[in-house]
Amino acid sequence: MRVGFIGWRGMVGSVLMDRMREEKDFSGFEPVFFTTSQIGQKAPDVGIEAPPLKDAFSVEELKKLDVVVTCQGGDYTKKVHPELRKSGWQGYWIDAASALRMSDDSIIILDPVNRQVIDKALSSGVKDYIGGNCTVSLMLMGLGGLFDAGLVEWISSMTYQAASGAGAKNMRELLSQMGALERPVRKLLDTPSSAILEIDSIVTETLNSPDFPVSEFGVPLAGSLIPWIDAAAELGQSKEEWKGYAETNKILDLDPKIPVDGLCVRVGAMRCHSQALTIKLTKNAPMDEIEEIIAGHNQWVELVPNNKEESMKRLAPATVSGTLKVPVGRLRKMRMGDEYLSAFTVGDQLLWGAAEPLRRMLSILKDFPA
Ligand SMILES: NC(=O)C1=CN([C@@H]2O[C@H](COP(=O)(O)OP(=O)(O)OC[C@H]3O[C@@H](n4cnc5c(N)ncnc54)[C@H](OP(=O)(O)O)[C@@H]3O)[C@@H](O)[C@H]2O)C=CC1
Ligand SMILES: N[C@@H](CC(=O)OP(=O)(O)O)C(=O)O
Repeated sequence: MRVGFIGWRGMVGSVLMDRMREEKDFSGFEPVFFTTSQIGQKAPDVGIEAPPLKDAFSVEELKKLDVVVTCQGGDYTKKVHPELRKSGWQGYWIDAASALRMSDDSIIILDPVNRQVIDKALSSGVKDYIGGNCTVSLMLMGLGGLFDAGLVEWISSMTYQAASGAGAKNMRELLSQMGALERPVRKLLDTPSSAILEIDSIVTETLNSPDFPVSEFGVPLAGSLIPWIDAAAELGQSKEEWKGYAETNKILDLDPKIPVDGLCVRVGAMRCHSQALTIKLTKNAPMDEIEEIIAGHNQWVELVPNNKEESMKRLAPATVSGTLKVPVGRLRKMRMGDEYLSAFTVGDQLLWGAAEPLRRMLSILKDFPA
């Protein structure tokens, strides 16, 4: 099996490469690395020989592959995928970008949640396997058990999304903004007797200064938040909010569809998305049963008891960052009634939200009879 990697040196691609090295995935196939800008340069060290970097726009080279794994982005997918398919290529296309997600010919991959949907698609000859939106994937990794048990009538998700979801440059800008806020008040912070309102007034002035670094986000994120992610969609939703309904229902292949809606907000976390969820249950299930169902869904979910100490420690982007853990906590019935459940979950959006489902899909393909 010849597997081509495109976008491997970008942020999502680097996380994918790291995970594949860590899991010793580079075996049982021949890797070929591509680039849109560094043709002929050395391939990355993955423990086995690979030829120099090939042109990611060359349909002739791509046609020689059995599998394409791309983290290059939607523009690349929109340009190359149709050309490659038009050339008669019958290989598997595994993609992190959203471009093909809602296509009738694709499956959204999140195998701990929808392995049956993936297996059925493989048997029926589907060739395009696309990673889901990070927010949706992380919500389903946390609450997949409730969906499987038929306990979700509708779900509303209020998100706290990390800078990484907007890209590498945005992560850098968040840190630059933090530095720009701290610098002018450093001396005052070092003086315990200084007045907090003076510090606050300098910070507010800095946030609104034309010199404040906002070229990526457009507005301050550090010391602030952004209640809109991505373009506008229908019903006054942002596209990120629209994906909640569209992708959840496609991933789980639900009929009838389950309403999913909410508000997506960018906050100053680095790479973990968090979500506060209100779940309308289909019945008044007891809490111990709910906890068992959530915890038993997959090996990465961690149930966090609903107390202050453990919630603060374990339901935090700072704790979860760089891990595959998906803690779920703040679980309780709400004042609205016994069928209303509250939950809070956190997950690394570069792992389960981007690279990990692709890595796992490639492993599934390695075991799938040719
Ligand atoms: N960021 C995210 O959270 C998520 C992103 N995605 C999808 O993945 C796509 C890629 O995202 P992301 O990884 O953040 O994009 P990056 O901007 O980090 O990387 C994209 C490409 O930019 C090129 N590049 C140019 N300069 C550099 C450099 N200095 N370092 C590394 N790469 C460089 C590389 O291509 P080349 O080698 O060809 O020059 C690379 O593959 C997105 O467009 C999106 O579709 C999906 C889920 C989540
Ligand atoms: N839109 C997500 C990141 C992302 O890349 O999403 P998608 O894969 O659906 O385009 C965020 O900003 O947090």
